[in-house]
Amino acid sequence: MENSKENTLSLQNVEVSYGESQVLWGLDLEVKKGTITTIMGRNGVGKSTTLKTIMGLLGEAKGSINFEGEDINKKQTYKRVRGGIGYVPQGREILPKLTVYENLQIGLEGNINKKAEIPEEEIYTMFPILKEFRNRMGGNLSGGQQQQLAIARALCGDPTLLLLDEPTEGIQPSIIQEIGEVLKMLVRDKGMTVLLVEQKFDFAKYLTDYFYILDRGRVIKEGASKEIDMDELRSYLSV
Ligand SMILES: Nc1ncnc2c1ncn2[C@@H]1O[C@H](COP(=O)(O)OP(=O)(O)OP(=O)(O)O)[C@@H](O)[C@H]1O
Repeated sequence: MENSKENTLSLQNVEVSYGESQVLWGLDLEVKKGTITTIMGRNGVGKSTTLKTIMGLLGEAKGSINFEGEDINKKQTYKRVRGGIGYVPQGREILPKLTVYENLQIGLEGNINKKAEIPEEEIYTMFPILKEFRNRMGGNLSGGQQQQLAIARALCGDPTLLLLDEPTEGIQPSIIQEIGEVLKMLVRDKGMTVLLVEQKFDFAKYLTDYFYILDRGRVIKEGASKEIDMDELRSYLSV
């Protein structure tokens, strides 16, 4: 497979194990610039492992990981972040004893343009609640507010590619919708590329340009939103 220029991210034949237990089995995945690509699949098929592998959190993987024309497989996580990959982990990982503002400052550490200031106005336009709670402890925010903070924190790094691991998990519908609008805006107005791991089918369908369905560490189905059979896709997800 050739790496085409329109692909921001390309994984080829990626294999990952936790100790003796192999989780990704020759995974191929491509993410086109300026699109939202979504990985779906049942619990435990390797979705989070895929995102962690892209971030380098599990060390070097077998196979190749190419980002914006460069092999990043051997790079440390912070270099991948500084290179333009933002990551919103499952469970959000907000620092509870730091304020909203201080949590955002952590995101600034990874800024690819070495920006010294949080783009507060931009962030608060996207997530007005964070302005109101600017000096509140992260731990005192609701799950949905923490999720917005986690996305905002990743955006402080000015990423060109944003990875999100189940951003709707355990969050109320009104905030899910706000998050969806922000992701759409980031792609439409800022040319960002998004790789999403998602379990909520309707949310995914609303946002996604291209789907990958994983099963036991392999892609079992893929296709553009416009072309893929949604009933078939749904059938892969139901238990
Ligand atoms: N740190 C770890 N050590 C050992 N095994 C792990 C570890 N993390 C995940 N696994 C196992 O690897 C497999 C894939 O896990 P992963 O979290 O990538 O799946 P997932 O598709 O994201 O699932 P979920 O939807 O439940 O988050 C599972 O069998 C899981 O138990």
